[in-house]
Amino acid sequence: DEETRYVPVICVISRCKHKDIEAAWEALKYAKKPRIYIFICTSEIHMKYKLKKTKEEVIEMAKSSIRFAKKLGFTDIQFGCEDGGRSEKDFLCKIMGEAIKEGVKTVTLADTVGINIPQEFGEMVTYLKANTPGIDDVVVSLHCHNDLGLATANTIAGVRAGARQVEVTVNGIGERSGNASLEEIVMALKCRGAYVMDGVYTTIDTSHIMAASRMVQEYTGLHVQPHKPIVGNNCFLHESGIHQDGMLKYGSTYEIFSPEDIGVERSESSGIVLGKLSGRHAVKVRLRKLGYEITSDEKLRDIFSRFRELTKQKKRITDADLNALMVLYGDEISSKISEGTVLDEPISQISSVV
Ligand SMILES: CC(=O)SCCNC(=O)CCNC(=O)[C@H](O)C(C)(C)COP(=O)(O)OP(=O)(O)OC[C@H]1O[C@@H](n2cnc3c(N)ncnc32)[C@H](O)[C@@H]1OP(=O)(O)O
Ligand SMILES: CSCCC(=O)C(=O)O
Repeated sequence: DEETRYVPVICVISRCKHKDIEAAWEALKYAKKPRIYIFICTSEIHMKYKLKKTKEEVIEMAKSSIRFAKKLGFTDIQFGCEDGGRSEKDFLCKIMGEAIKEGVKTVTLADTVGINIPQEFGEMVTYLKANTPGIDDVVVSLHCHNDLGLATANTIAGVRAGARQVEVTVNGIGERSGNASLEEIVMALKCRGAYVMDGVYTTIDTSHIMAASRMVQEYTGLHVQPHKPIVGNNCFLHESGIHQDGMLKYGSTYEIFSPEDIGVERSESSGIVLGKLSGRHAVKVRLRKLGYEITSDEKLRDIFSRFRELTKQKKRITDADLNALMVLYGDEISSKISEGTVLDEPISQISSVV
């Protein structure tokens, strides 16, 4: 980056095969900060059925590959244990220790099949850190898949146990159910790092998160569900009356970070979506924004019961619906138009990315 002088590490993943390592070197030899990420599987099931190798052979493949990478010119080498989550802990310590002896700077524990649960995964990291020779001199990295929906939780558990690199993807895209999502981890660190993770933080500018997410959705055609944490369309919408009331009274009652934190402008309706779950308070406030001041409780009760009737016919009640409802109720709408009141807005959703 010309402005900040930041130089990213460009990393190529490689099997323990000379032709892969050579291809990685060809691809990276002119990079300013090249890294190779050599991996091999370490679980019984993968070693026996996929690789058809013994433990000793696997260790030897790892060592000779690291040596070969160094010979080609790599100085920044990462070593990863594929299916680490189903591997014997002591074997992980042994192979990682051997890799560290060969000069790798980063070691990865991968829950390749997304089978671990957070406490278990955190304990594995603790065990590796306590029992792997030389591990204090390298960075422990994590690579979690989401088959049980636990990729983010496992990654956070690993960070709490001392890992300091995370392998994540924008929107959590990845093989099968995907990987730990970048935006979830980054925002978890931002919101809780100082309190429950020994002050761990990232230097990522979170205001680019939504734009990055949208870009990846567009390019990959993989669109996130509305309730996807952090970047889903519903993340800053409030549909239930009790929540709406709280939000109208104080913005942080039901939001742990603001849309602006991830680069989104708050919608004109402040995320309040009117529908059958709304209560009196939200309806009254919206009407006030439209220019209708409801002063008596009786009038509000009356209007609210008409509003409720309308929600039986329509899921979302728009400003146009509210205006129509007020016309039917007897108010004069033409004066509102001349006053320039906003009459309608699109169905509430995150309005724009800044
Ligand atoms: C951990 C991960 O899976 S990260 C994701 C890796 N990326 C991809 O798989 C996507 C891109 N993949 C490809 O282009 C191809 O699969 C290639 C180029 C990597 C390999 O292609 P091919 O040589 O045709 O092999 P194929 O993919 O069918 O099978 C994989 C072979 O690699 C072996 N292998 C798998 N992991 C390793 C490893 N870490 N080290 C050494 N060999 C390995 C398998 O045992 C199998 O070997 P075999 O042919 O002796 O049975
Ligand atoms: C540590 S192996 C490489 C990471 C990976 O792609 C996986 O295990 O799923």
